[in-house]
Amino acid sequence: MTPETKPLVAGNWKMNGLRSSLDTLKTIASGAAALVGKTDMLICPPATLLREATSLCSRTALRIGAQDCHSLPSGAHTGEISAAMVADCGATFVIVGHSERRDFQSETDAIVRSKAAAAHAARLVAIVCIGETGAERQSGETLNVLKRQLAHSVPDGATATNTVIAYEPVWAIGTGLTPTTDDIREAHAFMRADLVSRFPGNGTNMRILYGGSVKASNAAELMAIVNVDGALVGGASLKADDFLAIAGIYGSL
Ligand SMILES: O=C[C@H](O)COP(=O)(O)O
Repeated sequence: MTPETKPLVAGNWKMNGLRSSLDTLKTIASGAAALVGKTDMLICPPATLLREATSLCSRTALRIGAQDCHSLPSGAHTGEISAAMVADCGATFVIVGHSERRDFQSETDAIVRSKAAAAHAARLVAIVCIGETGAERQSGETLNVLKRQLAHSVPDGATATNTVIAYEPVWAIGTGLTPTTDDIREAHAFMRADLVSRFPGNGTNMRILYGGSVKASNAAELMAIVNVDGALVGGASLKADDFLAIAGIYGSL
């Protein structure tokens, strides 16, 4: 089984976590040992914890990623971190284009695409987030939005090894709401067909995660959907027991 054909359960801690949270990370890393070969596990802590997190997890199966990177390798960009800096910390993944950054930092598809390309240049796996807003869903635009975001946010150099797609309906993030299983099936099938057509030889195995109010109580139902290759988990990744319960469900299917 190649890495890309195993599920990936990723936790995004967002702007949460002090050094005291490293205890949570240790617990998750211990639990990851039982899931080796069944599911890949990743935590993306805030940048302030990246280096300590990678040191702590270096001999474990838990992978560590960043939540964002700049598109340039270095320069006068106060407050930013480059993909090379993320890699230098020992991290192996980076999330780009999360809807909170598209919204609050006005990140466009073009910016997201350049960040993903920078991640690839630094030998990081880019988790490219896409997803429709509530208004776009209401107006029947979901698939058009996904098509546009895939076309313009995913660089031409994407492969099944260096890229993961995360479908996160914006209206489902942190709300407790999720699309119906039929809606998720339709969206993931649409994305799969798009990726297969654009990236022959890679699109079939490029992992497509679902994110938005994933918790232990809905993980089995979500993971059973064809073309759902894992989860991007926000709130439920902040508690080790909750995150391990979700990963355990993905690893058992
Ligand atoms: O990156 C994670 C997503 O934004 C999902 O967050 P959530 O699980 O708290 O809804």
